[in-house]
Amino acid sequence: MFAGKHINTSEDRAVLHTALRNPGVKIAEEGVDEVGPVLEHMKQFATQIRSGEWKGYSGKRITAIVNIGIGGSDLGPVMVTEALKHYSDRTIACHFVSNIDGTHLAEALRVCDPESTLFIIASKTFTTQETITNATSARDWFLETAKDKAHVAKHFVALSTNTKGVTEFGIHEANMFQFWDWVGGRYSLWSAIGLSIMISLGPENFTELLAGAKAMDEHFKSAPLESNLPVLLAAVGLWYNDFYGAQTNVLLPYDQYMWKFADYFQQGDMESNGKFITKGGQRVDYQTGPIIWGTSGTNAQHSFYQLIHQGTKLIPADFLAPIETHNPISHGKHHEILLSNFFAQPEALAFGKTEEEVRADLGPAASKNEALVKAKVFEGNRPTNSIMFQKLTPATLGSLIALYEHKIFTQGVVWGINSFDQMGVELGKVLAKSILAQLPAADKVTGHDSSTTGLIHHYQKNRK
Ligand SMILES: O=P(O)(O)OC[C@H]1O[C@@](O)(CO)[C@@H](O)[C@@H]1O
Repeated sequence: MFAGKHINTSEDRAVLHTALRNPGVKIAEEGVDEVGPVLEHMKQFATQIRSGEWKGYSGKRITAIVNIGIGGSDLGPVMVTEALKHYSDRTIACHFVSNIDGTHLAEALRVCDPESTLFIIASKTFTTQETITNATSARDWFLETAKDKAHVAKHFVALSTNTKGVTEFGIHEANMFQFWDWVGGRYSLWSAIGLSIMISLGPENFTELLAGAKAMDEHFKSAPLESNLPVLLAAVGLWYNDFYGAQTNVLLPYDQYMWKFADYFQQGDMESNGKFITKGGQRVDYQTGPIIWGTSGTNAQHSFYQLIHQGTKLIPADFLAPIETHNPISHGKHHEILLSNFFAQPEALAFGKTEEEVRADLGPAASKNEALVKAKVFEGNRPTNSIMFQKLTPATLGSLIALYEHKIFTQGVVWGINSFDQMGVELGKVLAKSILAQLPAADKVTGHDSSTTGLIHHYQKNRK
């Protein structure tokens, strides 16, 4: 992977998100020598926006950015700007619009001023229906006030590999920040896709984020297997997924800033390893990618921990926590309570509570209610990983993200699958496009099963 071999075999592409955090690396792949210059262009632009040097068409400084993108063109910027909010000087409001549901764009535009808003159109292919539709509607909204199309140049920039698509949309090439086909969408926050991160947090913090990921890259390349963190995480995950039948893996960051971490790796892991065909074209006869889910602790404890502790499913859990908080309010009392739970939950999951211990707790009442005794037993033996880090800094977050990226890669190699294409997202898109064309009239609805046809007819009969 690091050397630029085309390990994404189905698309005949290299997989070089590692090169994005190693500008200057010499690899014979088109675009790798552009990583540094694009980073510089991003830094220059972000500095112009943050300093107020870049003005809108009426002379106002930019006070809000709207990143329009979906999947890997959205989830990384959202997760990182949330996780590193402590490092933002809050002078620029950041909005992220991804869903084609008009509500998403409408709610963002409701709080934006066209004279002081920058739209960042983030799309690797610049063909994604949601993003192009949202971008077009945003431009129409902007021109209702700005009137003159010449003003678009001051309020719209593009992040993409598709220069033709960008210029056809009406964004000048000078306002485009390029990346390349060897950057997977779900691995792209380190690239131009990270522009909103850089504007929100500043170039220095973005550089630190890259440095943290690079440190994990070096570790992954050089550490012996038995002390190689991504390999250990991958091996433990394989053990429970393939030998103990665990279907999911829950990510539980005990840090509220990381509340979008699991969301991010839903795409990162499940779009990479949710596959049933090997690189050689054989159907696997073993489990591959797990279902990834989770949210921040301690909230998770008041939501789904009942099932994790006493359900019938085996759910390996990753607990993550900082030793130091950015917000030691009430003399650090909150953080100590948070960490006491971070320590206690894995202990409870591992060792549970025996029937004898329950009887001892209940005393004489136990003999009167056998069902209650049984209901209070915790079988334990439920596996967890606990990952502690000093503080949630840009470098640490970069390392954590790279840790999981390389875990995903390692598991994909063991399963013999291609972790870097995403054929599975195509069929739904094609069917949706054909249905879209049939929505205007009931007699146009053809070629579907009875359920789909019935649903569409119900909509057509009842829409206003
Ligand atoms: O960045 P873009 O090309 O608009 O793709 C957006 C997302 O769509 C996909 O589902 C691929 O179609 C994800 O892999 C990707 O991150």
